[in-house]
Amino acid sequence: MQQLSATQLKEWLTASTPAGGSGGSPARRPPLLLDVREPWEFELCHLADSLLLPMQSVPARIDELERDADIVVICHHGVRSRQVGGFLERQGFTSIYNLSGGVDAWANDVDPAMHKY
Ligand SMILES: O=S(=O)([O-])[S-]
Repeated sequence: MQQLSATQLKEWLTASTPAGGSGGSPARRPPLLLDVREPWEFELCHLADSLLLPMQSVPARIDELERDADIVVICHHGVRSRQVGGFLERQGFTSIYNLSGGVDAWANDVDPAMHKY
């Protein structure tokens, strides 16, 4: 599992195109932003276009995820996301990233307007 800082993720999202950079562009596809916090936490704040799949529900809903997609796992501070990322890798997922510091780091380093808790 690779660790990704909030600023690295911001750069990735800014540089990427949904089509993955057609026309010879080197831009990568945007990753799937997988938020594994609880619904009440997600309501307080989340990254745009992220998918909420609370940690406990991941095993039952794993088939909703593509095994070869770039997936950035997100939580509050980066602990739960690391656990879920390890689980996904053991299930055969090939491109898992952990957002280091979670949404808290995102609020500190990228989006000061984001609600903190
Ligand atoms: O969200 S957390 O597990 O890092 S506190």
